[in-house]
Amino acid sequence: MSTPQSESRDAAALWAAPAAAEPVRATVRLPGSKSVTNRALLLAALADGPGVVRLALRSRDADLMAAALRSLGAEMTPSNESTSSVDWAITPRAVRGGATIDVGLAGTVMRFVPAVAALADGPVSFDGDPAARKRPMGPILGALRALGATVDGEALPFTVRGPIVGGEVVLDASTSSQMVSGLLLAAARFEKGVTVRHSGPPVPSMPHIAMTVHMLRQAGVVLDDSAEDVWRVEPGPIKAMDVTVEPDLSNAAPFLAAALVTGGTVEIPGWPEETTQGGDQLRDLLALMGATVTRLPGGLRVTGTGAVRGVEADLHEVSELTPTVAALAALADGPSRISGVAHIRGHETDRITALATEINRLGGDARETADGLEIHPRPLTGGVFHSYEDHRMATAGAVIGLAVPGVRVEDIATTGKTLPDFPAMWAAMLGDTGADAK
Ligand SMILES: O=C(O)C1=C[C@@H](OP(=O)(O)O)[C@@H](O)[C@H](O)C1
Ligand SMILES: C=C(OP(=O)(O)O)C(=O)O
Repeated sequence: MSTPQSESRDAAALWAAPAAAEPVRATVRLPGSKSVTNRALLLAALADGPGVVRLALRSRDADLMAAALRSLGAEMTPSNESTSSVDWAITPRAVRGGATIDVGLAGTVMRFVPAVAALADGPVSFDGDPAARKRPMGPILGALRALGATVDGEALPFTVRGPIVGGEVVLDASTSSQMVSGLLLAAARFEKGVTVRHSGPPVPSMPHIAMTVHMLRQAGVVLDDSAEDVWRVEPGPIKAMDVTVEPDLSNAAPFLAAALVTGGTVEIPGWPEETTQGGDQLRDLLALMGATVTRLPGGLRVTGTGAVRGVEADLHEVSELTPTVAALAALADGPSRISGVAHIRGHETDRITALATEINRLGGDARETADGLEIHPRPLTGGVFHSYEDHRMATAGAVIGLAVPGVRVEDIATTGKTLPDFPAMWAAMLGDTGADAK
C-alpha cells in the first residue's frame, strides 16, 4: 500500500493515466526496435568498412549503446534526426581501451558491449544505474574469462581487459538469452571465433537469439546453430552494411492492448511480413485475449470488443510482453495464468513481484507463482501505480488506467528507456492532439 510519505514522494513524478472516454481509433507509428538497433550499431562498429543504420531508435538504451561504441573508438555520425529516430553513419576503428562505459539499465549494453571491450588495446570499465548492479552478469563475465579476457567482478561494476582469444565455452544462459547473444555478436572478431554451449534450465527469449543469428548471417558471418543449445561462430570479417531498423513490435504491446481494453481499433504501419522480433507473437496472444487481428498491406490492425478474455500463456519466448499481458489480465473477464517467465525477476526490476504488488494495490487479485502470475478478475480502483524504473511497468499502468479512472503512474519518464516520448504518443492515440501518434 502507498504510505502518506510515499504518496508525497511520488507526487512530483505522478502521471495521470488518461481513462479512455471512447473506443480508440488510431494509427500508431512506432520507432525502431531497441533490440535490432543495438545489434545493428554494434555490428557496424565491428565491420570491415563504413556502414549505415537507418531509422535507428533514439531512446535511453539506444543512446547508451551509441555512446559506448563511440567511446570504444567507432566514428558515429548522426543525420535525419527526429525525437524518435536517427540515421547513423558508422566508421569502425580499432577498438580503444581506457573508456568507462555507462550501461544505464540496458541489458543489451551491459551484456553485448563487454565482448567488444575485450578486443580493446587497454582496460575498459563498466558501471550503470544502481538497479543495473542487481542484474545477472556472472555467466557472460565467466565466459569472457574462459575465452581469454581478464574480468574483475561478477556483476556491475567491472573492468574487462583483453585480449580475448575465443574458443569453446559452456555457460548457463537460463537467466537471460543476452548471455549468448553478447558472445555471438562480437565472436567473428575473436582469433578462434566461439563455440557456445548452454547447460542449465531452458534459455528464455529464444527469438532474440534467432535475431542475433539472423543479423550475423546478414553481415556475412559464418554461424552454425544446427544443434540445440550450441552456437558456433567462425572467425572472419563482419560485412559493412546499409540496414534499416524495423518498428519495435514489443513496444506495440501497450498500444494494441488499448484496442482490446477500449473496444477500438489500432493500426501499426510497417509491421514486418517476416521478422525475428518476438513481439510478432502479439498477433496470436491478443487474438487469444479476444482481439480481431488483421494483417494489412505493410501493417497490422487490432480491433477489440471492449471485453478482454483471460488467458493461459507461457511467455517463456516473449517475456518482454509479460507486463502488458498482466495488465490486460487484470482487466479481463476471467482468470489468467502467465507462466515460463521466472527469469524476469532479473529484468529491469523483479517484474513478477512488481506486477503483483501494483495490480493488488489497485484492488486486484494477482498472485505470484514461481515462474509467473495468476490473475483473477476483480474491480479495480484508482491509485498510484509504481514503475520501479521499468519502462514496461509504466506502460502497464497506462493500459490499466484506460479502464480505471484515477490511476497515476509514478515516473512515466522511465518509458524513455525504449520509447522517446510515450506520454505524447499515448495522448495522440487517445485523440488529444487530433494527430496520428508518431
Ligand atoms: O537481446 C535482446 O535484445 C533482448 C533479449 C531479451 O532478454 P532476456 O533473455 O533477458 O529476456 C528481452 O527480454 C530483452 O528485452 C531484449
Ligand atoms: C528486459 C528488457 O530490457 P533489457 O534489454 O534491459 O534486458 C525489456 O526491454 O523488457
